[in-house]
This record gives sequence, C-alpha cells and structure tokens, in this order.
Amino acid sequence: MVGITKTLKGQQEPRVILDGVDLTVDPGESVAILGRSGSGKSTLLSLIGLFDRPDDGHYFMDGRDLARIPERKAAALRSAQFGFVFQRFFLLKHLTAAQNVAMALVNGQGWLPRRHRRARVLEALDLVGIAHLAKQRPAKLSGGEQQRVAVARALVRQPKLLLADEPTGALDTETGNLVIEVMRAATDRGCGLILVTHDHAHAAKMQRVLTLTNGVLTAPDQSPTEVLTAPDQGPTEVLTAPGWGATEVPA
Ligand SMILES: Nc1ncnc2c1ncn2[C@@H]1O[C@H](COP(=O)(O)OP(=O)(O)OP(=O)(O)O)[C@@H](O)[C@H]1O
Repeated sequence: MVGITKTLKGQQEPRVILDGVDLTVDPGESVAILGRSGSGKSTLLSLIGLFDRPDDGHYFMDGRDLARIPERKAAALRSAQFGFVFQRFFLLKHLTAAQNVAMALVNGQGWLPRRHRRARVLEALDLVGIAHLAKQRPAKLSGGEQQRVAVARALVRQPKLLLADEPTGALDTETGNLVIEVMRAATDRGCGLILVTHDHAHAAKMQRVLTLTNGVLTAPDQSPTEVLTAPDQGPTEVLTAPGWGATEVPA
C-alpha cells in the first residue's frame, strides 16, 4: 500500500490518524508494527484487513487496487485472503476446538465436504501444536491454548496474510512467546504476517520492525521523511502488497 491516509471523525475535531502510510509485505514475510497507544495501529490493520477503506492512497493486491472496493467484494476477499487474530480469542464456548476452527471453513456455498474439512482442521490444529486438544471446549483450555485455537482458525483457510492485533496482550510472557512462535512458523509456508504489538521482544522476532509515528510507518533508523525509500528499495518498489511484484503496479 502506498500513501494511505485516514482521518477519523468522532464527536470532536476530525483527526488525521494515518498520513501517508507506505507498506509492502512479501509472501512469507513477517512485519511487526510498534507505536504508542492511539497512534493508529489498529486503524491501519483494519484498512489492511479491508474492514475499512482509506480516504486516499492505493492498496494493491493481486493486480487490483482495493482502496475503494465496495463492502460486498471486501467481505469475500477478507475471508479468502486474510486470517485475523485479536487480543481476545473470540472462541464459541459451546463448540470444541476443532469445531471453532471449522467455523472458518463455512463459505458462500456452505460447508466444504466433511472429509476435506476434517483434514484441513486437523492440519491447522497440528500446525499450532494442539491437534491433541481438538475435542476440548474452550473452558478446558488455557489462555495460550485458546489463542492457538484462534490462530488455527485464522490459518485454516490458508490465508495470504495473517493480521494479528496484540495477540499476546492477554497472555503471560512464556505463553505469549509460544503464540508468537506458531504465527511466525506459519510464514514458513508463505503466509505473510503483520503483528501489531507493544512488546518489543515479540516485535524483534519478526523479520522487519516498523513504528507508526505521527501517521507514518518508519523503520528504526529512518526519519519519517525517509520512509518512501526503504532500505534496498527504490521508491517504486514500496508499491507492492502480498503476492505482488512492483512491476504489477500501474504507473
Ligand atoms: N471509530 C473511531 N472514531 C473516532 N476515533 C477513533 C475511532 N477509532 C479509533 N479512534 C481514535 O483513533 C486513534 C487511533 O486508534 P487506534 O485504535 O488505531 O490506535 P492504536 O495504536 O491501535 O492504539 P492501542 O495501542 O491503544 O490499541 C485513537 O486516538 C482512537 O481514540
């Protein structure tokens, strides 16, 4: 995405939250986003996950600019291309771990065939190391295990990009480390990862660490004005999004 801006209009004066964000995430790349509380990290993640649209700028994926797509198309892309993990686990308490993960496999046409569904669910649970807990309900699971179910649910559709907003906020350090590790491991299979966190140790486990300050993303050794030319990249190369090559971006 390039030149993304967003002004939030609440009850008070409109506030510019994002003021020209440029971000590229390659397939399999992990990126941490740090920033003080209220700096706009969740707002940015909601734009990346197509929960909201920017006021200005471009957001390219698979040859399309998604910056202004209508909600119907956004909803379809959201479930097909993105996996979401939040601070709260949002598990359905009357369903088992496997059933919670399977919920993500409901699509516009209904359920996947049962055989395929089972295989995909078990694979996702196995990926996060809790296949043996498939039949447990959330009340029987620890916080870390519940969050791993949530990560499995996010991964089961094999998303292009995993978006995690403070996924360890409700966990102790050791459990949080485990959750970060299972998400990072997912990038080995080509899934991009954007981790919003306040935890610098978790951020350091990502390939790239960026900070959202005054509405723009900067790398640690960059001043905000330098962000258009990220290290090793020419200005045009920051126009890519997951699955994109810079050459695919319209001039
Ligand atoms: N719907 C909204 N309407 C108006 N203002 C909003 C809205 N959503 C968020 N804000 C404000 O926008 C700013 C950015 O919020 P955001 O949640 O993106 O920050 P954040 O960096 O994720 O914060 P935190 O680290 O505390 O989660 C905050 O000042 C917040 O109060």
